[in-house]
Amino acid sequence: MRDRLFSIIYKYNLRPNRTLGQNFLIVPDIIERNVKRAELSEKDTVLEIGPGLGVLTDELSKKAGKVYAIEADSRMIEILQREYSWPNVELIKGDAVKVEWPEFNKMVSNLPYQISSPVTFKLLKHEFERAVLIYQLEFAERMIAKPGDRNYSRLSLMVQAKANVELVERIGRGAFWPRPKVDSAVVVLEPKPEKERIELNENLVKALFQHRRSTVASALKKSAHMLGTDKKSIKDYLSSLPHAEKRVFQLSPEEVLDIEVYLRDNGLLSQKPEKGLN
Ligand SMILES: C[S@@+](CC[C@H](N)C(=O)[O-])C[C@H]1O[C@@H](n2cnc3c(N)ncnc32)[C@H](O)[C@@H]1O
Repeated sequence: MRDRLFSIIYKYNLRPNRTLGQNFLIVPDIIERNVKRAELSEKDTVLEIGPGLGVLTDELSKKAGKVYAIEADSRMIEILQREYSWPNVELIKGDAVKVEWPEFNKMVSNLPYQISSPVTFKLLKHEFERAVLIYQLEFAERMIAKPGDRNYSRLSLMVQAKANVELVERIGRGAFWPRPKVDSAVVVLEPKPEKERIELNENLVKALFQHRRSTVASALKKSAHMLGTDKKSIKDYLSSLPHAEKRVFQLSPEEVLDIEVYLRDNGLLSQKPEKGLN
């Protein structure tokens, strides 16, 4: 696999485009483990974001019924079309953040890190069964951070409101060519059962996390304008606001929902909960 990758690189005299996050996996074991973690069978349709030179795509195509691979770099698409003749892989040229995704039930990718956040939020809008994704380590740690942790953020809250998320492997820089400046990690995401999923109002979460170290009461006063209300109206209701004295970074998704319901019941949050995340 490694030999094939480098022979393609030399053949096409390919210079990786750093702004597109082109760091190719060169360790077959990591690819093998991730394909295994996806628990693929003929019944599965896999979405891969950023197939690059096809090292992961090739393994996915052997195990899944169908693979869709979205790639932004037309050089990669051209090379993949010349070098491989996969019967069950459909290449889609475009920006994975912008193009409409086909139906899939699993996602396996070595993500371009600059689009980790929009891709993750877009994934959580879709119905899927399992995703095995490589992220920058620091991003992966934020995804799994628990309320009260140093790096618990809007991302942690929004992801954990919808999915179970586990960091299953750390990957050093030497596993990629060219060598990136950051470490990486494999994360497995599984949507929570439907009745446990929490749809949170995106505006409220943004408003709160603008002031993540403040108390809830204080954060809401400071961000009242983001909720379409004013400081004075919010102040009048603070005495019975749930979790008012907690710090924002200590809030679980359930607690944010308590706050949301209270604000809505008192006419301080007009917007309906958003279906998806951005
Ligand atoms: C980290 S590389 C992974 C390549 C390959 N899957 C591997 O593991 O070696 C990321 C790939 O995503 C592509 N890419 C970057 N931005 C993209 C975007 N917005 N939409 C789709 N693909 C993108 C890059 O061109 C690159 O091929």
